[in-house]
Amino acid sequence: MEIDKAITECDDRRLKTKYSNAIYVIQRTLALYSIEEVAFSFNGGKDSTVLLHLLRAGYFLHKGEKSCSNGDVKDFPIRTIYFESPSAFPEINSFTYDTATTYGLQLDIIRSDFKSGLEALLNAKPIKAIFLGVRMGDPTAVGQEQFSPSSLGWPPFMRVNPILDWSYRDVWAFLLTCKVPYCSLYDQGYTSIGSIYDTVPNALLCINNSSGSKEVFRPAYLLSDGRLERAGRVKKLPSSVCGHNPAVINGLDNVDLHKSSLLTASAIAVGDEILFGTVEDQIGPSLCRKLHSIGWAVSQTAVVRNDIDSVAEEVERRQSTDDMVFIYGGVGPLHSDVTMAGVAKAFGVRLAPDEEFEEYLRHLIGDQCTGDRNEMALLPEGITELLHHEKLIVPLIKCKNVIILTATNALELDVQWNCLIELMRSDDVLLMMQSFVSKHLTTNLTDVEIARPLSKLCLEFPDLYIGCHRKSRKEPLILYFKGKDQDRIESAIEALNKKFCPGAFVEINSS
Ligand SMILES: Cc1cc2nc3c(=O)[nH]c(=O)nc-3n(C[C@H](O)[C@H](O)[C@H](O)COP(=O)(O)O)c2cc1C
Ligand SMILES: Nc1ncnc2c1ncn2[C@@H]1O[C@H](COP(=O)(O)OP(=O)(O)OP(=O)(O)O)[C@@H](O)[C@H]1O
Ligand SMILES: [Mg+2]
Repeated sequence: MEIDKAITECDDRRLKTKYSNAIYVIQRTLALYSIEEVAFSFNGGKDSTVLLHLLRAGYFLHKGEKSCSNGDVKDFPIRTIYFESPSAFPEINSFTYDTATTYGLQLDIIRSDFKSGLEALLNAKPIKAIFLGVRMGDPTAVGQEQFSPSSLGWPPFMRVNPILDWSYRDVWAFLLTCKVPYCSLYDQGYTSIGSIYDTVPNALLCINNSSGSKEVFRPAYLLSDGRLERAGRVKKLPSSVCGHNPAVINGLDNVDLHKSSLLTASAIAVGDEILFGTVEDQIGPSLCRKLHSIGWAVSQTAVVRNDIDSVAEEVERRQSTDDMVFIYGGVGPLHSDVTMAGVAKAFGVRLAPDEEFEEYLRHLIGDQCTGDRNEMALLPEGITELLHHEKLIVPLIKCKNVIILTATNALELDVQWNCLIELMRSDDVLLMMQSFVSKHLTTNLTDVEIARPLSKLCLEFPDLYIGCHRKSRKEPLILYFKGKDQDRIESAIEALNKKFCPGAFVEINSS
């Protein structure tokens, strides 16, 4: 069998391991289910192309036909499903059809959406397990294992993900080692392919040509940093959300972008030492100012103990309420460094070794780790994205909408924040929102005098933050009006002035 032969004969040890693990998953599946009970979800993408050849090899080995050196190229009895969409690239469609002909795939073409298409298919056929080319790092891989039952609300079947732990590099090592055909778009700089509306060639593969003629891109397998595989995926936002600073956003799964133009973040500090009062949290206040400066509202800052459950509880609560959560402290190899485990627990996933992160740590600390694994390279499985920047020795870690900062003081935070802001443009990490505008007033009136009219004003202007504070009991009150619309602030101040004698409030600088 040519695939098995190519891998057996190559000297890429890592690829061999990935291959044999994937083949093991396939063989387990073929042992558990009959051939009529399994299906393969194929869409002409690189990951499903890898899976096709693994399935061909796995099926061949399952049949025990090792004596026959090549097998029949068209011997592939696993039902193959392709959800064809009008927004698919024509190159993807033609590759899918050509591949079906070359390898004798029994292609079921489904033209409805995934869910109802699967419902109809499962009603008509005895399918119990479906092979998918999902890989860790894909947004849809979150929480999945090699065998994962379909989600609630989906028809019941087993999702089988033999290449869940494959990296971008592994995918290309396999396709090139086995010399199998893949969709031509990958040779034109596309690194991950969605629809014609959301996919462009990956700018990181662009060859600068001075002549000003059409841009030229290098092939996908030359992308050196696989974490940037999805850099060619574009998400367009409604302009109302973007204010004056439109930006793309990716990974903010639970943001209802149509809801409002306000995104909220929270900050969680992990550290008994802060709760003892022996160390002062510098990062929280600085983070609040930074978030505020890019138009985000901070809904809460919290300090929790170095305890997995305390971290997990807080992260679980905040990640479901806020658009982004920042957590810092408790990151490292010590017994008290529980942040990573807490984040994993909050999302119901386990900690698993991350080879790419391990590689960074090896550069940093050499082989000083205890045992044969670097415990610091254990990251929440299936939900972790490494945010790489050339100015960072170790990438930032993002688990769904939680960013784990390794900064231990305000200066280190400055560096990490500036990198995040730069990544914002290229890697869709944070959304730059319309900035806040604010006005501050001072008054010699007492709290009691202004309390009622001010609460009425808050009801009249629910879109503004209207607040008061004072520097000391003896000093005059300071009122602030904060929002995204200057005119609304002016109107609120005018309405306030009308409720009192002229000159009762005086505008001051915000500092
Ligand atoms: C065969 C198959 C099974 C799927 N099963 C599930 C599922 O159980 N739960 C789920 O949330 N999504 C499921 N999906 C949908 C995918 O997770 C994902 O939403 C889909 O691939 C859309 O990707 P796109 O938005 O990038 O096109 C399934 C998709 C396919 C093709
Ligand atoms: N339209 C579809 N029809 C059938 N299966 C699909 C479809 N879209 C996605 N899938 C399944 O989901 C898997 C993951 O899709 P994904 O887009 O991440 O990978 P890919 O298309 O194989 O490669 P790439 O990341 O380069 O686009 C596919 O490998 C395939 O198994
Ligand atoms: Mg794809």
